[in-house]
Amino acid sequence: MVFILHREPTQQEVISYSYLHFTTFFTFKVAATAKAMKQVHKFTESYDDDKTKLHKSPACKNDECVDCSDDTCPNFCKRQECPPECKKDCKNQLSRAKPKSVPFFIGEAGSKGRGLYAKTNISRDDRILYFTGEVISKEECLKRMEKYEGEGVEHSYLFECGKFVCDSTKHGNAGKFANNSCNANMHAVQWKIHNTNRSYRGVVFTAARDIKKGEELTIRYNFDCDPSVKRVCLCGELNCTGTMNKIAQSSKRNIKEEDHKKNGTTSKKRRVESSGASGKKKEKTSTFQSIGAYVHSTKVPKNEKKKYKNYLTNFLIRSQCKLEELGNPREALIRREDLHQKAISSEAVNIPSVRVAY
Ligand SMILES: C[S@@+](CC[C@H](N)C(=O)[O-])C[C@H]1O[C@@H](n2cnc3c(N)ncnc32)[C@H](O)[C@@H]1O
Repeated sequence: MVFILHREPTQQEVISYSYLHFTTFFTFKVAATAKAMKQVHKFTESYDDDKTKLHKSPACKNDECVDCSDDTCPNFCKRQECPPECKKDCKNQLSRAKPKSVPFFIGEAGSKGRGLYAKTNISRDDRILYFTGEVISKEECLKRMEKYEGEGVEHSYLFECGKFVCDSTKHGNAGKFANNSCNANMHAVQWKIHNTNRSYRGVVFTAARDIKKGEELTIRYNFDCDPSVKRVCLCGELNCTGTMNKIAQSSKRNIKEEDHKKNGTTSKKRRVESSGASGKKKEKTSTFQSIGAYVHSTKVPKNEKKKYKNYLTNFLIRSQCKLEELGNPREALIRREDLHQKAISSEAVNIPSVRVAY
């Protein structure tokens, strides 16, 4: 079963630009702030269609740029990582982030399986993690979907990324644990990772709003699939539509109208509420827009569940070892558990029944 994830365009105060190269699946829009408008022509570059090319970005030489974390940095502006030899304070080094500095951890998310949680407070537009996986073609993706169905892989880890699909099922990082929410606090943004080989090009998850320590980190999958196949959403948000499927614009409007009727708000009242005296919006939306994913639907046969769980645990330990460049998986596991326990036990974190994943 094929699901195509589409990101619904969010309301942007600023001008947005479409990547023509992505129109096969969706229109990928990148918002540019007024300040960055001068550089908007740079967005016309595609997300490196030649997947065999290694991507190398130049170091940021803009004197106005302080730490490469906003559009004053030409690399940030082009949604690409700076090289290691960039400025001393460069913050556009996501793929080289030290495991201890990452602002998230993996925990149990009830019936959804595992999930990602914020380890610290995170500000809007902060880049949280980069999602990696094997970059595969659409055709290969379809083959793998069948394969994974056969293997009984319960969850789907195939993320559509422009012309390609990023498959994190067997080779990926913590990004694969981001669950769906109808009130998602992250966007998935394409980001070129400097000097990586084609198998590990990334998508970056950025904060769509300010996020509090302990909150689950989620994205909106918006599966575009046969409407008769309902993918039940268990996000538990007040505005939960009950499904992870893409919702048609018309039915979305109806749902919103129903919500507002319940709350006793009229459309005029809502306009006034959402506007300041000058008619300007009170709250700024994120400067990023999300991209989408392919997902497959599978159910793990009961006798396979244990096998899959073992596989997943081993995978996590292995990848963690790789990250920390440790030779000893046991040591990595202990370290990680310790780190998570500390994050959970510290004040202000209240995640019900969270068990540390690894
Ligand atoms: C990319 S994985 C997310 C990580 C997954 N929870 C795990 O434990 O590996 C996507 C899968 O998680 C599950 N999932 C994510 N969000 C969900 C939600 N809101 N409700 C129900 N299931 C969800 C679905 O099985 C989906 O195919």
